[in-house]
Amino acid sequence: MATAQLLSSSSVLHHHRSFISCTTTPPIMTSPPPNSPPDTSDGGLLDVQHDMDALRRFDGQYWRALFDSRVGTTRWPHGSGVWSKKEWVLPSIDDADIVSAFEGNSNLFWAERFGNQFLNMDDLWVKHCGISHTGSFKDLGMTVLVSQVNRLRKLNPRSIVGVGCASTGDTSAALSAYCASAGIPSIVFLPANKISMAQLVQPIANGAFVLSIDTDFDGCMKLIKQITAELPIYLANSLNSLRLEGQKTAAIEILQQFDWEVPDWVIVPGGNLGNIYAFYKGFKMCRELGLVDRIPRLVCAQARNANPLYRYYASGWADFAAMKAETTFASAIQIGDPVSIERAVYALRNCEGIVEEAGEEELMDAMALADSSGMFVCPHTGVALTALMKLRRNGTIAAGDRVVVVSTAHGLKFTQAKIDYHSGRIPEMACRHANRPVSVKPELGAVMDQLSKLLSHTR
Ligand SMILES: Cc1ncc(COP(=O)(O)O)c(C=O)c1O
Ligand SMILES: N[C@@H](CCOP(=O)(O)O)C(=O)O
Repeated sequence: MATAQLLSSSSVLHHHRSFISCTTTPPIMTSPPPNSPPDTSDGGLLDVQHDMDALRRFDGQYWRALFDSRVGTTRWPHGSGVWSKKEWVLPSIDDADIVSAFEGNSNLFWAERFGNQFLNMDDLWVKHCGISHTGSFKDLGMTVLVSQVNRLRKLNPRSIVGVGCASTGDTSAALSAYCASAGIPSIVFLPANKISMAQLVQPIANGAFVLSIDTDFDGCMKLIKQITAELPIYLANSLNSLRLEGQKTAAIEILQQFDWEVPDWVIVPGGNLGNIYAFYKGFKMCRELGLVDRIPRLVCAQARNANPLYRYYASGWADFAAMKAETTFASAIQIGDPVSIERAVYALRNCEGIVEEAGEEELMDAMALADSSGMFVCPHTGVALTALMKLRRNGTIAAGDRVVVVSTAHGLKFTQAKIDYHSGRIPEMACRHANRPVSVKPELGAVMDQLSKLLSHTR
């Protein structure tokens, strides 16, 4: 019997009620040891708990072989990088209810030139989660959430009239695309003039009901929470733990892409802070189920203009204070009151994690350097690359370490930031790596002059 058939006929999958359940995440802890078990009594966010005993009936070798057997398939739904791990994500759902764009399976890029040239490293990798259906890692979680909504609406069409989110641009793009594909209404709350044009046009094109609100992301988040408490609109932000079940598969995929060898470090840009927890959860499941024997150290990287987690970390986890996030080129992480703060702290404390920050000039320079080595990354990836550069400089990350930088969105969503940088018109920024286009008359002589100048410099 094929492994997939064996699994789907096993009690592991059939008794889904005992397979996964929800508990709350641990509260912010100021003094207990980092390995304390989650406290479920604080009324915090729900978290999906898998029936690990049921999953343990199969050993690590079994799971590795099963997941590996699905790479590259077009078979529904296992062609998706998320649903190829279905047993660990949402085992109970019927394949027919799944809404998927075959997300995941994203490129783990060997950043050879960037690593060698700027960091004296030769084992640096960039996980391009932004090379995806809607251009960001949000697709990984949204396929799970929208599939579950699809299923619930089939059971009772009036239970959920639509799905809503607050967004800095990527969650809304993913939500509206997956909803449109399933014929489910979507409603998005966007902070007016704070997201890129490319991001704004995504939900518009996908037919979402778009509210542009004169506030910041945290203001939109507050409003959507109130609205979804009043109306039968399902909340799609990452405080909904289904999202994180999908997002955690990026961690599993990284291990798989390294033939189940564990990298030393994984660096993730953080805003609302669901993703850093999702990565931790994915790595931890792989260790607990015997696919690997350790987990990497995680680094969460924040923009200095929106750095509540960094400040908390710098205080030795003594004082958390939400803040008003200031404008940053890394606009998708302009978040001052992250909903998953407790989950993030829990994750970081349990993997010897680190939090770093990046100033505006640093993150833009890092983005430009990455692009100059052949990538085309978003400013959030610039934040993560800055964290890497700082940790290399201070010796925390060694030259020989294997490091994965998570690139969270496609650079094409943030072309205006790149245009501003390369035209050198950002106030108080040197734009050191700007590559300005040269205007020239349509005449052979004029073109020759320019090329002679260029060639004399390169000789
Ligand atoms: C491009 C991009 N990078 C990073 C993040 C941060 O992820 P999280 O909110 O899960 O911390 C977000 C969204 O917040 C994002 O859209
Ligand atoms: N960057 C996010 C912010 C919301 O994050 P979420 O993961 O909680 O939905 C966005 O693109 O909206």
